[in-house]
Amino acid sequence: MSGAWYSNWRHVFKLDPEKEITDEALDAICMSGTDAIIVGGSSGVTFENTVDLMARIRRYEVDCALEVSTLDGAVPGFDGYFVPIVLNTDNAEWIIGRQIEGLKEYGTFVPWEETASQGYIILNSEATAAEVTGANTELDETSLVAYVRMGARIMRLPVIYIEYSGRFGDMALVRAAKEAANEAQLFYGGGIHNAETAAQAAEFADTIVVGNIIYTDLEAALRTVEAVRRSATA
Ligand SMILES: CC(C)=CCC/C(C)=C/CC/C(C)=C/CC/C(C)=C/CC/C(C)=C/CC/C(C)=C/CC/C(C)=C/COP(=O)(O)OP(=O)(O)O
Ligand SMILES: O=P(O)(O)OC[C@@H](O)CO
Ligand SMILES: [Mg+2]
Repeated sequence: MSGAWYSNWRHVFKLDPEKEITDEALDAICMSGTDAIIVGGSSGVTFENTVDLMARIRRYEVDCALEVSTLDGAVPGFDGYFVPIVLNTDNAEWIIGRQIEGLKEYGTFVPWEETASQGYIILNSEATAAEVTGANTELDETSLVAYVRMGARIMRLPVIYIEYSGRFGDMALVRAAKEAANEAQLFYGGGIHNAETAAQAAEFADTIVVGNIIYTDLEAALRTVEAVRRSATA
């Protein structure tokens, strides 16, 4: 892994600007010992709801990055920025189209040292991101490895993100992705809903991302932090 600003992240919570979160729940998330908060969502992300969430997280010391998924939601003031590129779609709009529009609009303001691209490989056909981007989610191991090599070796993206948003994924595929990722940092997200699934994903991915469970079972979400700490020392 590189010495990038996110390179020591093992556990991350992803907060969705479109969803409501109480001050108490946000306090618990920010004080949980997680390595960072990513702000991001695949629908309903606006300047207003992103600024609002950023300002609330900013009261805490935890690192906070924005995953830029809409042009409206590109908000200054985060510690870092991720620019998603969907690798397993045939629709160029999600590979370079939106990103070029973003660069035309914000190119001069981008803090390049704190900005990194993410090569998304979306594997849950029911995830909003898969529907929006028309991702080819049915990949066998050979195809997945080809996509990982495309992102990590040919395009030299610093992050490969195996995305199962909403469903816990096939850990054999995550293991294969890690083996093919070379110097890219492997993010895994999707369906981590307790300590066990957190530990399983952390066995293969460099960084695990915990999202939806925050909004349905906060205590379970918080237990994923300790699970990753334990797996690091085991
Ligand atoms: C002004 C300023 C400081 C700018 C800095 C920001 C910056 C670095 C700008 C650079 C310009 C630029 C290149 C912008 C990119 C703009 C853009 C719109 C890119 C497209 C991104 C993309 C491919 C989106 C598709 C959807 C996707 C992959 C989203 C990623 C996040 C994600 C999957 C969240 C999960 O969503 P969720 O809602 O939780 O999903 P479920 O419903 O399934 O739970
Ligand atoms: O919401 P979940 O299923 O935890 O997935 C986390 C993250 O990968 C979503 O982009
Ligand atoms: Mg979500």
